[in-house]
Amino acid sequence: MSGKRKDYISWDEYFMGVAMLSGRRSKDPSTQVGCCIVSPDNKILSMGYNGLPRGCSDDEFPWEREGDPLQTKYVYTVHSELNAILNYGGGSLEGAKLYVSLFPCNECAKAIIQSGIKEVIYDCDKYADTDSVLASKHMFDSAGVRYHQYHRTGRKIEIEL
Ligand SMILES: Nc1ccn([C@H]2C[C@H](O)[C@@H](COP(=O)(O)O)O2)c(=O)n1
Ligand SMILES: [Zn+2]
Repeated sequence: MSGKRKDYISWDEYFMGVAMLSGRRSKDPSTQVGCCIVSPDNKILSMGYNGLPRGCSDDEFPWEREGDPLQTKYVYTVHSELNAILNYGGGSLEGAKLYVSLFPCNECAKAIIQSGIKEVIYDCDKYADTDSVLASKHMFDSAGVRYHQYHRTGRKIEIEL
């Protein structure tokens, strides 16, 4: 035998990879977000992506970004982070880590803090200048939730489905 494999993926690649794969389930035409919640000892606890609440049809509700607010996706969509928190059926998320492909908005930040998650690892921060994300960072700083950007490794993984 020649010893163990050397090119296995790291924990961060694994969990961010799972978050990104979850985002591929999103029907949002402009921004697909995925999330993966992990225990302190690196067990996957939950996953989520941005989509409509259960029972609300992807084909009947709007996906527009602009116009009459009631005809936009913003008032209906459940964000990936909230979905992942709500999807968790196991009790407490105290001390967990949350991997997400886009920095959390202020509403998700509140849910992250209240659920006991202590670390956020994000990929993209394209809305960094918005009041929502500035408020998230303010709340995370006050509440002691650490956050840092995922370091992309450039590794590409092809999966035949
Ligand atoms: N951290 C986030 C931020 C946004 N989302 C969702 C909400 C929308 O479905 C979409 C953003 O749409 P855009 O304004 O970029 O067209 O992403 C999320 O799930 N988590
Ligand atoms: Zn959100």
